[in-house]
Amino acid sequence: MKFTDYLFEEVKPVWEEYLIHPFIKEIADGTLDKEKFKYYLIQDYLYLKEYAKVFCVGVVKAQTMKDMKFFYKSIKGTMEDETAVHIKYLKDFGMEPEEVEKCEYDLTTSSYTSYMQALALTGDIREIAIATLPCTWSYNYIGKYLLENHGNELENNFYRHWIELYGSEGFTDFSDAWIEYTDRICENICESERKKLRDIFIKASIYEMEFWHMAYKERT
Ligand SMILES: Cc1ncc(CO)c(N)n1
Repeated sequence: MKFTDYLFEEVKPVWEEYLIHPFIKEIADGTLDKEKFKYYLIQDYLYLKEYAKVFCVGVVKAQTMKDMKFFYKSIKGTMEDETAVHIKYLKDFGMEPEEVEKCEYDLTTSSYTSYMQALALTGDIREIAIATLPCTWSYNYIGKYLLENHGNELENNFYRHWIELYGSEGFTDFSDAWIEYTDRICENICESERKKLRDIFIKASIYEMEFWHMAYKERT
């Protein structure tokens, strides 16, 4: 069994909960409160800024050009391709990226990104790959699910660009490359290393759930 198949089995109950989370369900049918989406986008923009730095540490810690390129591509994908959709939506909400950067980090955003950055600084490229894998993979898991189940009713859905980004071929290729890369660098690891990486994968998956809760919660 591939290491990533084992990881998927371990987190499946959590990932299935993402699909029925009210934030995701309301994105799917287009009924999500736009203020909630705006807050989520602001926090996610801040998240992606810190997330890109995690990959930067990957470049520093990688031993080969091949591995360095892998992390480099993820920096570019995050900073240019993925944030482009955020920037477009936020502009529609009347916010420029510079203004978004000045917003306060929600406690969940800080906790999740600090966790990944600390792991990146103290760990090796395997820990970096595993800590960031649920991000890419679970968003693609959600995006593909939404396209498969709601793809033909998106015409008037305000959230279609978001759904189309994460379910797209490009994002799927990016996610698949991550999965393949993780399996390559985790070949022949010992049992205690497997356990350590499994725990990181589960914790990051739970942080993803916390991020959905943060996005949906009522604010006064
Ligand atoms: C919180 C979060 N996790 C994962 C992704 C996908 O990169 C994202 N944009 N935001």
